Amino acid sequence: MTENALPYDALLVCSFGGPNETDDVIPFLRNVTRGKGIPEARLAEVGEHYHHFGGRSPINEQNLELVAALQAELARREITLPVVWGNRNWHPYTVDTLRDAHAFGVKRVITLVTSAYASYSGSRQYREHLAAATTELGAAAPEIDILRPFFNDPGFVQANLDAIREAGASLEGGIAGAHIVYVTHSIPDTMQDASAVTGPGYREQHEDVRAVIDAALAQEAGAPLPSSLAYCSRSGDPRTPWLEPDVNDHIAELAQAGVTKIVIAPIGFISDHMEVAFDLDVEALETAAEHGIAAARAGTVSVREPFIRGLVDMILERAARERGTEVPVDTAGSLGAFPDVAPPGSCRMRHDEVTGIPVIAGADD
Ligand SMILES: CC1=C(CCC(=O)O)c2cc3nc(cc4[nH]c(cc5[nH]c(cc1n2)c(C)c5CCC(=O)O)c(CCC(=O)O)c4C)C(CCC(=O)O)=C3C
Ligand SMILES: [Fe+2]
Repeated sequence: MTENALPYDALLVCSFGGPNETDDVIPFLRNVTRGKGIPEARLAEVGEHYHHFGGRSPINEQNLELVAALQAELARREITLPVVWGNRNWHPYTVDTLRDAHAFGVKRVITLVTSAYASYSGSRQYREHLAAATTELGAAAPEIDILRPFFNDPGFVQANLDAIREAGASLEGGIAGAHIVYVTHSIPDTMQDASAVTGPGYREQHEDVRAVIDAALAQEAGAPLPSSLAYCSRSGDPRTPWLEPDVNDHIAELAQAGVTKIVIAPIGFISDHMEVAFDLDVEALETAAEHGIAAARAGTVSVREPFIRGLVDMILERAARERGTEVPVDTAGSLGAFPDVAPPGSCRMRHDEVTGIPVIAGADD
């Protein structure tokens, strides 16, 4: 059977966006933090992270590489599906991309949101964003669907496992004796609770990925490796509880407990954007060095072959379901596939919050 992506006539890669040069940094940060109550001091601090890299986030180039890799995989499989790219917080903005796509005749879009795990920040906020873009465009908007969260896609998990194995091999004596520190973006406890209302929560999604990778590593090593899940990049009011432990505190605790080598595995991120490039490669690696721990940072899934192949498989499966064909869905771990359409009330900012902000590809509140 030849593969095809109908009823979709374009793939939208929808991402966060980031500054390209010094003058972009403050306007970008204002876009990101509008209405979020993030203290000025935190903004200045995060601005410094960007200035440390010449005012430029690596995220835009990484998204262009992702687009190119998806195009290449689609072409290899002889599937006609143009790939376009739009962001929430910086150029090219999603609304502009969608307007152009529609002008070129695109009627129905499948969207890949570049966050693997479901939470307000990684999913509902994108659904709100896409609904707002659709409203703004009116009759000039294509119909938009969104791919389900892909954290437990076997390709994503495999690509993370490969990267961790490679990082482990780069340590003196190899991965044997290393502690695996899985890392993801921290979120407020209230956002965590809200993520768990209609299905497994943000933390539980990561714990499931960790369990699968731990099991694979244990099988290869002949014995389990110790591991843990830690968090980076917390912001907001310091009095507000966010998911812990912070990766730096955790590394210090591991040193106290006698750990001498670690692999830092950023399973929460798909590319080496600022959270990885600064919060892990500058801060966390420095913390490890200060405590005499040998550390290797595993790569993100980036454009690794199993990841890209898995994404294209997911897109074709979704397209088939939209055509009315039941197709088998393969997932890693114990949680199963998330629904194509997010259930009512899923992934709010807080579990007690009903904002009435419209969303697409999810039932409205
Ligand atoms: C879960 C999650 C992901 C998903 C993981 C993923 O998709 O990879 C993610 C991605 C990203 N977050 C990013 C940047 C920022 N996030 C901020 C703020 C926040 N993030 C949060 C959570 C997440 N964020 C939260 C709960 C806040 C607090 C305010 C709010 O509720 O929104 C702020 C404001 C300053 C600060 O507070 O740090 C910035 C600048 C970039 C771009 C990086 C680059 O430029 O390379 C990316 C990909
Ligand atoms: Fe963020």
